[in-house]
Amino acid sequence: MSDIIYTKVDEAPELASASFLPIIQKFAKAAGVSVGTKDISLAGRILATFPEHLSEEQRQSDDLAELGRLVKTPDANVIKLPNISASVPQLVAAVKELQSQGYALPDYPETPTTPEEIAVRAKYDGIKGSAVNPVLREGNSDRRAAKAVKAFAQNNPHRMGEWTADSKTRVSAMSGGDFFSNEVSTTLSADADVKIVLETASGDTVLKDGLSFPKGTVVDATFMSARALDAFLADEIAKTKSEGTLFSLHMKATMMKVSDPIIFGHAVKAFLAPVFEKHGSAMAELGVNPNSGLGDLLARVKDQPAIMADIDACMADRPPMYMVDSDKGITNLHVPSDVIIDASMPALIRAGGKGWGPDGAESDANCVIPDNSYAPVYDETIKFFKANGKLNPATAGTVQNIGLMAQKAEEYGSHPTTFEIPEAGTVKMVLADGTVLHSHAVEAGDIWRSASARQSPIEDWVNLAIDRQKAEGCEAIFWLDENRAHDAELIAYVKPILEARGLSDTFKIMAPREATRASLETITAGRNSIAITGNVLRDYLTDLFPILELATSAKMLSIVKLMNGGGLFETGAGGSAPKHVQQLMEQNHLRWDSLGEFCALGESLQFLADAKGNEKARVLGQAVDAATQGILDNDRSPSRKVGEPDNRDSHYWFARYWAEALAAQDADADLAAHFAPIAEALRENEAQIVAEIAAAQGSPADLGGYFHTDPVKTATVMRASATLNSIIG
Ligand SMILES: NC(=O)C1=CN([C@@H]2O[C@H](COP(=O)(O)OP(=O)(O)OC[C@H]3O[C@@H](n4cnc5c(N)ncnc54)[C@H](OP(=O)(O)O)[C@@H]3O)[C@@H](O)[C@H]2O)C=CC1
Ligand SMILES: O=C(O)CCC(=O)C(=O)O
Ligand SMILES: [Mg+2]
Repeated sequence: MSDIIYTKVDEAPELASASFLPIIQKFAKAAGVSVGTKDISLAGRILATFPEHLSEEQRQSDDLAELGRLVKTPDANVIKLPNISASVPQLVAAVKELQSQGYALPDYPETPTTPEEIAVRAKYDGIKGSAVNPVLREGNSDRRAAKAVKAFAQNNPHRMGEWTADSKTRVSAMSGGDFFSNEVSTTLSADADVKIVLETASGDTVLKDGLSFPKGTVVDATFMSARALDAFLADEIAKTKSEGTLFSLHMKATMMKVSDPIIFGHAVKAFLAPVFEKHGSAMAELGVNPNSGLGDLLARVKDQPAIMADIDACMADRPPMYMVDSDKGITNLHVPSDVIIDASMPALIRAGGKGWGPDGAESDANCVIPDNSYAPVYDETIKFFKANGKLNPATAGTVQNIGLMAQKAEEYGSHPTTFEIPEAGTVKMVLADGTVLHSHAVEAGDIWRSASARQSPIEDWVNLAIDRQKAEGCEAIFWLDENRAHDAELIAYVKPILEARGLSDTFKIMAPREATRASLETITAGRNSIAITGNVLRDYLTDLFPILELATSAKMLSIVKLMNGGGLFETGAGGSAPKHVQQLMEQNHLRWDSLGEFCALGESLQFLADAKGNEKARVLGQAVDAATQGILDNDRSPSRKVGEPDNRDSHYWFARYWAEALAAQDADADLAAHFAPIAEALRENEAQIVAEIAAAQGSPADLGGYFHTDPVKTATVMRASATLNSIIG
């Protein structure tokens, strides 16, 4: 096993790796540190799932399973880049691409009927959505801006859109019938085996059997009423039109891979309600599944003039939609994974509450977030900026996050226990001795789910928060609502631990809306705060605050202290930036910023030094921190525009600053001697290297694929400087 595992992923971060990883491996090797790779890309995971359909040479090992085992050991030292959490349209596209490359994979069965199709579908469903992060995140989350990164943002404030008091932008959420209002929760007083049963007039169905939870687990159950959701959506579509704003829907269809595509599908149906009323059965025959989005729907009905005419008429009567790409006519409702709430809401807020309309112009928007559990965070943020004007990144303090995440905590672990209810009845969670833990009366179409959080991750999370507060000495708030069932159970854990440690006055406990306001007031005054949150708010806040404070969440330090002693170092808090790939393919310019990778590499080497007493790793790691500082001080991050320095240039500069720092240090004379000529060569050849990279830009780039790129073609594009390559080797 290598000392450090660097993950192979998808899209922009994987392109960046084609340039950056050879540099890391070359430098690490000189210090005797090995850096291996494991493939967790969407294409790699598909290939690993269907060995029986592939030739011997085409088969691929199940690297995700292997990493899943590794992260439960103290030896884990993994640098994890963002990977695709695939929606159905993405999964189908990846399968098609692999088939076209000669991999005889089965098609994704949209409506499986035979036992074979059902089995294939179950395998694909295991790959779908957020299938990687929950497996690797065997620890809680510590995300923050490194001090140097925050200082850089304050000294080089990014542009922020203006917020005015008369902005019509607002958040709309359900006032009842949603997951928030139907939630019940309890903490188990003993180990328990649990099953989930749907009792109906026509008999009982076991929805899930064989669940087992240790004593102390907080077990929630809740549901969203389909009827209430539909009424809410119809109402908000009408209100959006009368308010003259853009209709926008913000979901997390990737991590909430069962519930949120269904809610998204309700929105597609609500938006095209007259069309579904008139042509519903014809469209079903054409294979239309609203959960896959408007893009898939349009592709299936494009040759049906009567349906197309009614769609056009309906759209003309609807409010304009918030667009993903107005030039190409891609709407908010085209693909369930195009608009992902953690990134989409902050981008809109950073822009002063504006989204892009179908006319390509910016407009105010109605931000529809059906469930009211976390919508108040965005609602309060928007109200705060309307009242106080935009945040000033030059003077704003920072909000760090400690997030409860380990062992599939809370909603993000709920896919296996989420069900679209087929028939009206009662859903019960029943213990082995017959005790009914939770019970809900439901109607057909309701979305019922159970989520859970285990005792040891909860206690680990509270302790992590205590350590972090001690290190920072700043305000620290548990974002928990005593009036919400689940949160009340967590508070029952938090309070006694704080009391026992004599820290009750150091920490506050506030509901999300109040915590949002308090945190915004704190950072506006230039002070810092630690948000100690559950798993969903961990995700939302670690995009929201960085995007406001630093312009992007790509630069975040993102550490997962694994509960069994290993380290998982995530790179930034954002995703795989599909738009960046598009730009590279069209213009051969990659605007991806690898600062997240730089920060994670420094932490990973530091961890190797501490955990294994590897002093050469410490020297390498300290030099990484110096190189990262060099990138910031000298403004070497990629530009957004073709013709200007891009990701590849930033890697050249990183290598140069890294080599210079290694040559200059005196803790390890061998390393200094080794890197002195490398630093010299990188310095001497600067003009040549920069010119070679610049010469590559401007025309389309061929990667030989999208989900499964050709490594040789990708290396040709991403390692554009022959001079740099000869120095790196
Ligand atoms: N940890 C993980 O594994 C995560 C994976 N994902 C996955 O990523 C994909 C895209 O998700 P999406 O919600 O669009 O989020 P992204 O974070 O990929 O994209 C949002 C925007 O953020 C900016 N951005 C993000 N990272 C960088 C970077 N390193 N350098 C420069 N800019 C950056 C880009 O803005 P601009 O285009 O303006 O330059 C980008 O378009 C999905 O498949 C999703 O499932 C999402 C989040 C986390
Ligand atoms: O796993 C995913 O799909 C996304 C993860 C994410 O957005 C995050 O952890 O911030
Ligand atoms: Mg996120």
